[in-house]
Amino acid sequence: MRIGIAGIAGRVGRLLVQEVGLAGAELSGGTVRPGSTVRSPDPDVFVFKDLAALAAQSDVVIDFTHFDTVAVHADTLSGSGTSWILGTTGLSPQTQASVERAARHIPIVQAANFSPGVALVLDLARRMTLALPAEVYDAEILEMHHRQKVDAPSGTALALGHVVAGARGVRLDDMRESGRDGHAGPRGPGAIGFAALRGGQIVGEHTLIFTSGSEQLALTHRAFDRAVFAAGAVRAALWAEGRSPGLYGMEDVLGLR
Ligand SMILES: NC(=O)C1=CN([C@@H]2O[C@H](COP(=O)(O)OP(=O)(O)OC[C@H]3O[C@@H](n4cnc5c(N)ncnc54)[C@H](OP(=O)(O)O)[C@@H]3O)[C@@H](O)[C@H]2O)C=CC1
Ligand SMILES: O=C(O)C1=N[C@H](C(=O)O)C[C@H](O)C1
Repeated sequence: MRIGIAGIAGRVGRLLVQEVGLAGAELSGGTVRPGSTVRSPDPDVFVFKDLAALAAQSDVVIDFTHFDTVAVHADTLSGSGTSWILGTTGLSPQTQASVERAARHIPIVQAANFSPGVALVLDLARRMTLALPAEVYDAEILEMHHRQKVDAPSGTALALGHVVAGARGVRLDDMRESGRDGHAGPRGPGAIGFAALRGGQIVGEHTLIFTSGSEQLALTHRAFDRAVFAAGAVRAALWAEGRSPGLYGMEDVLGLR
């Protein structure tokens, strides 16, 4: 299997080069941001002029880039028929719709977090929510990341929010309370709250907290090394080979669904 890496010079992209090698797959090359003077992290790995050129030489493209690139990548990869492993977060609803349209033509594995531990946390979050009634337990989600992160709340925090909302039978958009500041008023009944902290080189931490008048439960995941995301994405790439077009998640790759 030939794997291409969009964003090969990025924090996750560089680690993907190693993980593709460890998996024994063929690395077809990568892309960097158009106009960037940054070179490939490995002199033996070719940087193509654009995603279409990379896709033509790849069976699957793993993509950890920037939310502004995703709609164009959706068109390019659905046009070339190349499978897509999409880790980029911070997508607008319109951009997410472009991913869903592309999934009619190609297999896509999309996950806000490719760590196997987070896939399990999402499953546990659903079970916790079902056991803890919204009228009694307030749900809050806390995430902490490195100072360079450009989207908030993180994709994983939003995924946790969607799980809580889904298990409660409500829409996250109707219940979301983010970035309380100033005269914010009391929390709304059934609200799902978000807090995003940034600093230093924190790889990624997420905690879902349920608090009642008399007790508190918390479910935490901490990533210590970005290699966990890169290894999960390569695992998803190998899994995607030969799949029918569709939008899949890490729960499919791990057999949790
Ligand atoms: N799903 C998951 O498990 C994880 C998801 N992420 C997400 O992945 C994304 C990348 O994260 P991270 O690696 O930390 O970020 P980085 O900024 O380190 O890497 C992104 C790379 O993509 C490059 N880039 C930007 N636009 C393009 C383009 N059009 N074509 C090719 N390359 C491009 C950037 O170049 P330049 O610097 O020149 O702009 C940069 O080198 C983020 O959205 C992040 O939230 C991160 C970790 C885990
Ligand atoms: O930008 C990051 O670094 C990360 N982004 C993902 C997210 O937004 O959830 C996953 C991980 O937490 C690291």
